[in-house]
Amino acid sequence: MEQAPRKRKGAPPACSAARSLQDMASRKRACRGSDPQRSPCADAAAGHGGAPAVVMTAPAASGALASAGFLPGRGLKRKVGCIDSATRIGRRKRLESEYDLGEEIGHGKFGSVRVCRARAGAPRGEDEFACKALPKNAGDTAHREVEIMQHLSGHPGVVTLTAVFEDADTFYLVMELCRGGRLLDEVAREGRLSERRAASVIRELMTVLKYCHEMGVVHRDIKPDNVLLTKAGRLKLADFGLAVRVADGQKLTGVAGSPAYMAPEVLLGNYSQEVDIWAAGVVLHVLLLGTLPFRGNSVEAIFEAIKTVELDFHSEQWESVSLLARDLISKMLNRDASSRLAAADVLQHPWILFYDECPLKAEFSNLWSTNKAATPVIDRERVRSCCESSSSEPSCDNSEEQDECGVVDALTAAITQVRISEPKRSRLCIPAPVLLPPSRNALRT
Ligand SMILES: Nc1ncnc2c1ncn2[C@@H]1O[C@H](COP(=O)(O)OP(=O)(O)OP(=O)(O)O)[C@@H](O)[C@H]1O
Repeated sequence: MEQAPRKRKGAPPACSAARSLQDMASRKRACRGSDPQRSPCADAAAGHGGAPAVVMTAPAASGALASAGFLPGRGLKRKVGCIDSATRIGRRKRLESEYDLGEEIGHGKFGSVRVCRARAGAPRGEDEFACKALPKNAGDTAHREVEIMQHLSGHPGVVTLTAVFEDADTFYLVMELCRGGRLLDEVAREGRLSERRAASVIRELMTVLKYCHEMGVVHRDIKPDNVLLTKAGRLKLADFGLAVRVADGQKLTGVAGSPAYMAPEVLLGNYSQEVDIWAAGVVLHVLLLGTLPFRGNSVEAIFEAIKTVELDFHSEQWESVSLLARDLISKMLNRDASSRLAAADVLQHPWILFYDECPLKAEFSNLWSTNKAATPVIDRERVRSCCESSSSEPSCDNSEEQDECGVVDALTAAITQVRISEPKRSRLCIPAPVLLPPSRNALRT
């Protein structure tokens, strides 16, 4: 369970599951004129599944956005943590008058997701959207999800929330439609992804997680099911139903997430944003090997594996995976949360830089993929001529200082930094679907 609620003098009452949009709108008005960084809804975000709330704060949105390189624009004014006018709210009747609800495109623990098409003449009626129905009796999930999606809106890696409607039993979240499906579907289709594709996915995931963490949000349910893709293949983080806002240094205590992706410290009930990096490390393992690193035929067995299994990076299954990728996974799946890489560190890891830096990475990639464990032979003249011919690439400016677009640096750093520890104990677990006891409603499968 989360920490016990702390009472704030003069604070609005905590959000309740039965709260309507009108209640939330009046709370939003109450927010205006008060400290814009405080959020009554954020109080509810600390708990889940009806758990007691904790007072939560978040860093100044505009500052974090500015530091993330976003210009002030649409949606910034609503970063006060309450439903704001930029996200339209209304009754279900209005939903039906503005949108045609179409086919179901997804189904989650709490409800279904359908395509909805704006009717002619409706505001923003030029496009299709996804409409997620969330029952009001699902605890504070809907309020938390709406509040956090608004708090994060404006980042290209976060699904944009357009409108929220309600009837007596259900909230309807109208959001940006991700036509490329889920990352999970891509993995199911491909089996394993190429290192290039996996690096691109992890880079985009880390960019959005870095933003979430700067905004004081821990997602807590990072997994391939919750990573959606646009038609163009860009990544969008979705499903903020378990996300919470934390202040600097604040620890969470409630066990929440999907068992196979949970960090060991979640099981100990003392954790923060580092859990998202662990989960992303599990995702990277799945992308490169097509299997989960910590498996078992029951939730307890999975938890035991998370606490004890040492990955054997020298075993046969890793042979086709580069040393750099193994190095990154080992640092993301570090059981010591305080030494685990942060999102910004992952973005600077040589494996990510290698696939990100400049067009000639393709040359090295081909060369390297023939023998992943070998030190790449670098033809410096070839690198230079490649850089000179790619004038459209801003990171290749031909200067001596920028020598070889940083790729040689990245590789050199990579080669010297790789430290794969000797194989330790490993345990074989049988992968099996996991059924959770109904009482553990904060867990996801
Ligand atoms: N914006 C969207 N665009 C396209 N498809 C979506 C969108 N949002 C959700 N989906 C689809 O609906 C499914 C369920 O959505 P979501 O994960 O948000 O619901 P949930 O009830 O919170 O699910 P879970 O039980 O996985 O936590 C997703 O896996 C995805 O396939």
